[in-house]
Amino acid sequence: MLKIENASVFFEGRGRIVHALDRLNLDIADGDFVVALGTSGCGKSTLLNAIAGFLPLSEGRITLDGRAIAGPGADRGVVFQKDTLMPWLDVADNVALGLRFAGLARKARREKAEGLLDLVGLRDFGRSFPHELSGGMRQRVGIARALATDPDILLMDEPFGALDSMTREQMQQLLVDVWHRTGKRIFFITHSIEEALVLGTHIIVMSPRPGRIVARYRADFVRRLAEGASLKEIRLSDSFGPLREEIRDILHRDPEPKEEAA
Ligand SMILES: Nc1ncnc2c1ncn2[C@@H]1O[C@H](COP(=O)(O)OP(=O)(O)OP(=O)(O)O)[C@@H](O)[C@H]1O
Repeated sequence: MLKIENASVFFEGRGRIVHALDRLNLDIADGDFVVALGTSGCGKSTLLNAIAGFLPLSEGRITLDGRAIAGPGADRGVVFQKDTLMPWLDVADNVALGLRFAGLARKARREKAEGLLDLVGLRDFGRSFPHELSGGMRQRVGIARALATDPDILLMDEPFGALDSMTREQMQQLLVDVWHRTGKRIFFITHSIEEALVLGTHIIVMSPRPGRIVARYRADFVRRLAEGASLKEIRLSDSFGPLREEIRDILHRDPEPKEEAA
């Protein structure tokens, strides 16, 4: 279980304090796919960065299967919106980067990378270089790389935000397959209500100043997708529209925050 208990983060600067997270509680169990939704500035990335160990909490604690999180670790794989691939390494070496740091021999690294590239639909691209790939393909490499160290959870900060809508749908389907086949826990950030609904087993809606969870939902659309339903069938199913509108109403109740002047 990933347990977030009373997590608060305050940022101080230029004479003011931003309450980015306020006593937030969240459990992410094995197999959960938790999607965080919320307007800009509500603390989604702060929460993800705290789980990743990139940022310390001001108060509270986060534990992963009983271990306190005190910094980054190979037990958490991270994927960002902007790919962070090394341009001078080929795709397989990019995927295997974490394994190199873990001391695995080159042959074993390449083998593991090939298996992961197969999982994300890039079987024949191990020897290509990042600049030869499309944006969607680079995000696939990022997902394979995040999985390479066999992490206990995948943390994804708007990974499909920069992709065109067709590629985005393909990536959603791919991620559902990866989730279904690996059984990994996932924490995923998005601005898109539809994306949250099709992907999440759990959806949390956050609001800013201070950053809090204002609504929590469970959804089973992702399981139906994993079992072969199409995105179109999901979107047209009876319960999808009303839930989407309910969440939209909550988000509109909390309009985009204005940056306060210093
Ligand atoms: N390093 C920092 N120093 C000062 N303030 C920060 C810092 N990082 C984030 N903040 C502030 O904390 C609040 C939450 O930011 P965060 O990036 O977590 O929001 P978000 O929900 O991820 O937004 P977006 O959807 O735009 O990425 C914002 O008001 C932001 O300005």
